This record gives sequence, C-alpha cells and structure tokens, in this order.
Amino acid sequence: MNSASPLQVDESRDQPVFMAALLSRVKDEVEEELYGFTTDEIVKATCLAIFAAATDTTTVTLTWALALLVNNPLVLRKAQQELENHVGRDRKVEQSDMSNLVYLQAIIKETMRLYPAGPLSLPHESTEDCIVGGYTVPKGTRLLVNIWKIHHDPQIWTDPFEFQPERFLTSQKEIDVKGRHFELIPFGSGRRICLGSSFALEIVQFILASIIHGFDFQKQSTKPIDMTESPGLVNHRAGPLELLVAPRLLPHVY
Ligand code: HEM
Repeated sequence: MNSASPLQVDESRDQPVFMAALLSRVKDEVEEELYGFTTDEIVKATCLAIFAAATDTTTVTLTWALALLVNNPLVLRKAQQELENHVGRDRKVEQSDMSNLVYLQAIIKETMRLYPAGPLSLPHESTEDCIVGGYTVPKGTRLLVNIWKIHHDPQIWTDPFEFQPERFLTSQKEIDVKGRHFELIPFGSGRRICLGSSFALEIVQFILASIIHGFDFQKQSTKPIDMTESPGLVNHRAGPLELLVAPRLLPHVY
C-alpha cells in the first residue's frame, strides 16, 4: 500500500476521495494514537468494516421490499402510479426525483420496520459502571438491542405484522428512521448509530424506484411468497427470492 500517494480530488464534487482522505488522515496520526495498530491495519480494517456493514444490509432491505411488494400488488401498483406521475415512462428515474416519491419512502420505512437489516443491532459494551433507566449496568456488560421486537410491539404499532406503508403518511407520519424516534430504529440510535444511514436511504430508495419503474414483477405461483427470516446478525431471507420479471418501459429507455 502506498501511503505516500497524493490526496486525490474527485473533480466533479471538489472533495477528496475516500481512500486518499483515509490514507492521509491515518498517516498524520502519531503512533500511540493508533492503539498499537499499524497504519495499514487501520486502513484495511476501516475499509472491511464499511464493506461488511454496507453490502448485506442494503441488499437484504431491497430484497425484503421487493418480496413485500410482490405479495401486496395493490401497494406495488400505487408505487408505480406515483412513479408514473412524477417520472413518466419516457425516461429513467433520477436522483432528483427522490424527494417527490413520498409513497416509496413510506414503503422503505415500512420494510425496515418489518424486516430490520440488523435485527439485534450490533453488540455494545459498557466501559464504565452506569445506571440506565433505573437499572445498574456494571462495566463490561454486553448489550444487544432487540430492534426487531421494538418494531413489532403491538403497543406502538397497530397490526404490527401487516405491511401498511400508509401508516407513515397518516398516523405515524412524524416518525423517521434517523434515531430520533425510538420506536423505529433500523439504523440504531445515539453515538454509534449507523454511519451510512443517509447513504443507505438514498441508494435503497433510488434502486427500488429504478427497478419497480423499469420492470413488472410477478410470483412464480399463486401462493404468496414465503417470508421466513433466517436468524443471524443480518436479517436474510430463509430462501431465495425467485420472481418473473418483465420490462414496462419503451425499449429506448433501457
Ligand atoms: C439499509 C441499510 C443499513 C442498515 C439497516 C444499517 C443498520 C445498522 C445498524 C443497526 C448498525 C448498528 C448501530 C448500533 O451499534 O447501534 C449499523 C452500524 C454501522 N453501519 Fe450500517 N446499516 C445500513 C447500511 C450501511 C451502509 C451503506 C454503510 C456504509 C456505507 C454502513 C456503515 C455502518 C458502520 C461503519 C457501522 C458501525 C458504526 C459504529 O459502530 O460506530 N451501514 N448499521
């Protein structure tokens, strides 16, 4: 690894590119601030953490969203109608369309409520003795937050197991996923909240909009798609999602 490479700039954005910024930042740290690790180890571990945290979480969220939409064709039609109104059929979806797609945003929130990508968040450990909500938590206690359970709590959510994106346009309109409303925390909350949450929301919304705008999806049989989850750090589907796909735009748009 060439830690002496110049700080490259992405000219389209006039900002340093991530890898160059990381190399330059870590190189400037004095050794004792790297907790005994080398510069290369810090850079490699940071990249691995970001890849690991970013890839499965976004793909499972998209897969669950698609499965929910195919099992709920009226919701899918409504989302496609919204795309029809704001984008039409003569061009592809663009990033600038995203703010108009409020129903799609509600679909994504409802998907993350029902199938949070990290159902038990990540383990946290207390570094000091402390008292939280009246409970004494000794130093070194490991804590897992059961996000899945909170998202299905019948005291908070009516019909907690139903896919109802409309709730986020009506009764629960004010609730967002940014860690401020503790009833919906797919990205966690507080100082260790997911650092990719804004990026994740942008790409999940953009990809889902693009695929349901560009294609029609159907089940392979008349039975609903099996929505069994598999236990693990990331909330994968138990089985693959197999769908029939057909284009819905004019050929020149693809
Ligand atoms: C739908 C997509 C995603 C979901 C649902 C999600 C969810 C989460 C959750 C629940 C945590 C643990 C928060 C906590 O410890 O309290 C987390 C941590 C993290 N996420 Fe995400 N994530 C997503 C996408 C991404 C992306 C795209 C990136 C990077 C570009 C990313 C980077 C990270 C990192 C680095 C951490 C560790 C933060 C820390 O410990 O300080 N995530 N994420």
